[in-house]
Amino acid sequence: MEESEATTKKPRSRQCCICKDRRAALKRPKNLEQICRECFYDAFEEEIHKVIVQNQLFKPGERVAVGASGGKDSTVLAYVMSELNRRHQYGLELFLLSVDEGITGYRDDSLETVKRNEIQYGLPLKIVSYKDLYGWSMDEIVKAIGLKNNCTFCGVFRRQVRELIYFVFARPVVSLIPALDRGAALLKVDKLVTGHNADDIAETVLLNILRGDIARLGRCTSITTGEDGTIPRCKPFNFENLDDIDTYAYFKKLDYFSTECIYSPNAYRGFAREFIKDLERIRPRAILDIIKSGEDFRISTTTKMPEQGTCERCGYISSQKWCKACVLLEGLNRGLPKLGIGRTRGRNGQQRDAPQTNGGMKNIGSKQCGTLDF
Ligand SMILES: Nc1ncnc2c1ncn2[C@@H]1O[C@H](COP(=O)(O)OP(=O)(O)OP(=O)(O)O)[C@@H](O)[C@H]1O
Repeated sequence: MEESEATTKKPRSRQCCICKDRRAALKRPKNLEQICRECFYDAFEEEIHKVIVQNQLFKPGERVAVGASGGKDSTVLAYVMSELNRRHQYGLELFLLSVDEGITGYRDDSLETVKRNEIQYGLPLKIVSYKDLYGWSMDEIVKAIGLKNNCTFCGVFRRQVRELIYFVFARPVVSLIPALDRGAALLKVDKLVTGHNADDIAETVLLNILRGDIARLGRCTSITTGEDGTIPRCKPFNFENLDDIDTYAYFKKLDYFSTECIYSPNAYRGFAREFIKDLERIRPRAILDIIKSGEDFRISTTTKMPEQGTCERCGYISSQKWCKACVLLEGLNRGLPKLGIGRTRGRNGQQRDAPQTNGGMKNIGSKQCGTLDF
């Protein structure tokens, strides 16, 4: 072979395997395809469009809030959702919704990013704060309870905030209880989308197995959850790897905030994350395979699941007399911040009898840093 031929052949092996024309700019972790930027944008956006269409996530005319933390995933989500909405004429009215947990040096900075995103993407932004809703910011809660268990408060309160999305675009939220009392009649937002990605979901499958939490294992892989009377939440990035989202944000030069929460060392989830990343290095499909395993688990019909009712105090769904948020709030307001902290689920997700507290409240199972529970 002539030398000049050999040198011209070498770069050809790094050609994009899709367009066979441009130079490959990355290797996708999930299939090891070497592709160029343009084909990557197309492939990534098309995969999300497919998830939206195949799972019928939205209907024309719906009002959809993007849970915007200012982090990479939700920033990419807001950007891609507005692009796809325009390109494929979904007919959605999109909003950004941010929850200000009141964490100085973390959320205040990330909210500044979301405020810029509001202008960059032309999406109206609504910020709701724990302080306004519950009377407590996370800074104050950490002062009262310390660093241990603070994620339980944050996860539970954030989940409850989800229900308020019904109302936040209608009027300022003054308190939790009247807001919930007004019920679905005032529904203003039809769906909430979050930036949970395939890595998050694989981690959660693994954590639910490790904790023996069958109830959550059964629902953590669903692309849409919460149709049981609560606002439906959708996860269009269910099958998108974190690395692809990172690359997309980087190539598109999106404006996001990338600091970890200062109160959330999140050690247990962190180990699961590392473990999954190690597996992915050996077997690129590992993350998608774990999700598939989670989807395919069948729960025996003889397994007793928690019965779903409503909280006597605020009306939020609860398998106990009072929902977790009301128990935690009561503890905070009575100067007993540890009330409601602790795990009381038995094996197979069955409820064990928990110690009675004043007002007939019972402990219910807690969950650290429930990113899937937003
Ligand atoms: N404070 C918040 N306000 C609004 N949405 C939030 C907030 N925190 C989390 N979410 C939503 O839940 C998803 C997963 O939460 P997670 O804790 O993994 O977010 P993050 O790592 O802070 O940011 P991101 O996922 O955007 O990179 C986010 O992608 C976002 O859609």
